[in-house]
Amino acid sequence: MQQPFRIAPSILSADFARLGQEVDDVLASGADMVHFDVMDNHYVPNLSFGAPICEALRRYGVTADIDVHLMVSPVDDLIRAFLDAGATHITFHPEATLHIDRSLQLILDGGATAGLALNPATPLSTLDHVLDKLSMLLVMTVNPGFGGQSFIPAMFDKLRMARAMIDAGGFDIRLEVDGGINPDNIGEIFDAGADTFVSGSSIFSKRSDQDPNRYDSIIKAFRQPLLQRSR
Ligand SMILES: O=C(CO)[C@H](O)[C@H](O)COP(=O)(O)O
Ligand SMILES: [Fe+2]
Repeated sequence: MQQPFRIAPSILSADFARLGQEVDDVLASGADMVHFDVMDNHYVPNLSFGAPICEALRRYGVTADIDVHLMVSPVDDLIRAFLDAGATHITFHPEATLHIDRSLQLILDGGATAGLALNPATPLSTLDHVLDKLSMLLVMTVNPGFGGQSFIPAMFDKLRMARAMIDAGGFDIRLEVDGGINPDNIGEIFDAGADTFVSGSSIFSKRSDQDPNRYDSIIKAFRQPLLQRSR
């Protein structure tokens, strides 16, 4: 059975100088998987990290799902690189490839699960004809490129529409939200239909160097509103 909700910390906001320990700590504190934001200073105006860091986390011993969010154009070469690097799931933006179906198939043929990410102004109709290939639909709740932005309220309606579309078609697709998610808004976002929650700055800014389980209280704060609702 699918988990009713999953929390995916974005390592974009982690301390890169001790990334392996950061990932260990956030998973030990109850996070469900690792969200991996790849930015190329072309599709988005920022630069982050690539497949060698994913491969290094696997070599370090991370066994949790690695949820790769590609904000790059073109996508196919990096899809291949992340398949080789041990990605569990790969999501890309439909504007970033000329051949959406072919890029999705490349992911599936490589043994990972596939997702599409829709920017705030990209319509749900972009997904027509490829829904059967998706395990995840990522609704961007900020414009991509940076952590620490505010959730765009117009995305509530989009999430309700996305949930209705997934349920009406009987698809086994998780509905992920990314950008500006925090313990104060996560309950309402769940109510709108999301089941997978990415958060970077609101989690990693809460580290405490004194506490050995330093993300326990913030992960608990994210989970609490969801536990109340999914009982
Ligand atoms: O894809 C992203 C940005 O393009 C990040 O995953 C997202 O912004 C998470 O960061 P925060 O929780 O700080 O908003
Ligand atoms: Fe992301």
